[in-house]
Amino acid sequence: MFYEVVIPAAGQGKRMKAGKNKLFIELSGVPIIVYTLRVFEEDPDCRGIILSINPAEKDYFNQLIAANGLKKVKKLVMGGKERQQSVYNGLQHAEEDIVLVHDGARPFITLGQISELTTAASLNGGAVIAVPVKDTIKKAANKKVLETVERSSLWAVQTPQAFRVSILKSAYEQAEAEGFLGTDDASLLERINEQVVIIEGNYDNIKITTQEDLYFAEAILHKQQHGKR
Ligand SMILES: Nc1ccn([C@@H]2O[C@H](COP(=O)(O)OP(=O)(O)OP(=O)(O)O)[C@@H](O)[C@H]2O)c(=O)n1
Ligand SMILES: C[C@](O)(CO)[C@H](O)COP(=O)(O)O
Repeated sequence: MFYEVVIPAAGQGKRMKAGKNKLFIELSGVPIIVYTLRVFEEDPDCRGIILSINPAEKDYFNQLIAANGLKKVKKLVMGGKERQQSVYNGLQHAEEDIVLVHDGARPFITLGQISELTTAASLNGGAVIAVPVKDTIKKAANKKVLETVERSSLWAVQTPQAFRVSILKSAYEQAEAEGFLGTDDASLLERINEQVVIIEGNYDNIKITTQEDLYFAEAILHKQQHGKR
């Protein structure tokens, strides 16, 4: 199933405390964002990559794209203050029937998971990669526990998230019109009662967010490059 992917890459990496866009941090000498882009560059079903970036980083992104032969990057667009705005700006340039949204900070997605996701999106409208929650989750106010959430129905949702482009565009337009800000893209479909289904992924598909994630990332990279640990 052919698709295009919007990759938000315009964050500041505040939680990483790296003093720069965390996507430029190198794992074994290669910037995180290059690992992410390579997955889609190498996927024959990917028809194009739309990258949302901080305009101040445009020259660096162009250098990375040229140095790594990333020919599928069809558009660099301006990121926004929030992830949702960065995605929205990228979405304006999506032309394929199926569009994926994938965090630049998740370099370990696999082609097999992408293929399952795009098929599910074409059948249902929206599909997300997720894994069962392992910890017990509690709701609290001012660190006073209010309730323990039943774990059997909880999923930790990742990206890519895949959609029929027409549905995603209308969900984004409605959210923008109503000033709704979600933490992921599928929530914009859920709020307008569009179907979203889960494709079970794996725990390697981490979002590199804080310093600790860099240790996990090095281990996952080693596993991917050399087999089991
Ligand atoms: N305004 C924003 C915020 C985030 N992102 C991107 O969305 C993905 C997921 O966001 P997150 O992990 O939160 O990245 P940051 O916003 O950079 O991290 P932080 O919240 O710690 O600053 C990342 O690839 C990030 O570059 C983006 O394009 N535009
Ligand atoms: C979209 C996402 O990766 C799904 O888990 C997550 O919500 C992004 O959150 P962030 O705070 O913008 O990194």
